Amino acid sequence: MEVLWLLPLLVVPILFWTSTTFVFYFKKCFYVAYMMLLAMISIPMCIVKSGGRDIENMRIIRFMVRHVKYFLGLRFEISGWEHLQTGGPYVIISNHQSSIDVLGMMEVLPDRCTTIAKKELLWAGTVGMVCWLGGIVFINRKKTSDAKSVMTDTAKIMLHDKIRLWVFPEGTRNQKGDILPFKKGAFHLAVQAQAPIIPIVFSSYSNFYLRKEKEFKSGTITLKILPKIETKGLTSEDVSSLCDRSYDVMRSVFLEISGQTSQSNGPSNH
Ligand SMILES: CCCCCCCCCCCCCC(=O)SCCNC(=O)CCNC(=O)[C@H](O)C(C)(C)COP(=O)(O)OP(=O)(O)OC[C@H]1O[C@@H](n2cnc3c(N)ncnc32)[C@H](O)[C@@H]1OP(=O)(O)O
Ligand SMILES: CCCCCCCC/C=C\CCCCCCCC(=O)OC[C@@H](O)COP(=O)(O)O
Repeated sequence: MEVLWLLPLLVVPILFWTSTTFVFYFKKCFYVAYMMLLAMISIPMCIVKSGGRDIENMRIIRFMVRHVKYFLGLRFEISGWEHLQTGGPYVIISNHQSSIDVLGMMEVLPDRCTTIAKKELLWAGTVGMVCWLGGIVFINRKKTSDAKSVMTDTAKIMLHDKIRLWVFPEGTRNQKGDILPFKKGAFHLAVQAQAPIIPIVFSSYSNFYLRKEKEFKSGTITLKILPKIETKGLTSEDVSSLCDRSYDVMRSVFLEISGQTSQSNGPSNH
């Protein structure tokens, strides 16, 4: 009789085995809940180590997040490490498909590097709090002038405090199998700080993560770190061409590592 109590315990493995939709929701809920938990553990660690908001806390966050990929069945294949072996400040730009990008980001995140995020993330419970402790710069995307001035201030801080910044120049997540046209903030920032840009491309998640079809399988993500693009001597006049150049390089690499042809009709940046 007592063994009947075990039956509900079998439901989860059976659903795992039979329903891809169940796996999808299970993995997504697990991801959010587990990141919340990791953030909760990280908060006191950050406070003890640095006493408050400090970019050095990104080391703790990076360390805490690195194993999450195993639970989700994800693998990273990373190339181009040599391009990150550069001293001083720089701006990393990468494409943005999902919140899972955080896992790839933490695989390669250099020391003294933080990121720019939408201010709504600040309200994401413990995750928001740990982002604040890690020195993440929050911008209000609905108020462009505010966002621009925050980014201009950030360029100064970058030079003064010798920090690196990771920006998602698409400005939003996108899973259209292509890269959205870039916004200009990251490029203004790099030119204002006269710091090089290092592009990093994530391959398409469409072979394992399908939002519409509700599938979240195991998979491998290719991360390609590209050679730096210098901005020394450039002015705000050059921002548009710098932005277009970066977009073209990243889009062709994205299509190449995602197994698509470069002739596909994606959004144009022009
Ligand atoms: C343990 C638990 C751990 C948890 C993990 C934590 C990790 C968390 C990771 C979190 C990851 C979270 C990830 C996230 O949250 S991603 C979302 C947030 N990030 C971004 O949005 C970044 C990218 N956005 C931009 O760059 C935009 O440009 C902004 C927002 C700044 C403006 O937007 P807008 O839509 O308006 O764009 P526009 O580019 O067409 O610009 C319009 C005009 O302004 C000019 N302009 C632009 N900028 C500057 C400037 N600085 N100085 C002078 N001028 C400037 C520009 O040239 C243009 O003029 P013109 O050229 O047409 O004449
Ligand atoms: C109690 C509050 C509950 C809030 C729940 C949200 C918590 C999120 C928790 C765990 C996920 C961990 C990774 C967090 C960082 C990912 C941030 C992210 O990817 O933001 C999206 C933003 O780039 C673009 O947003 P839009 O596509 O423009 O929108």
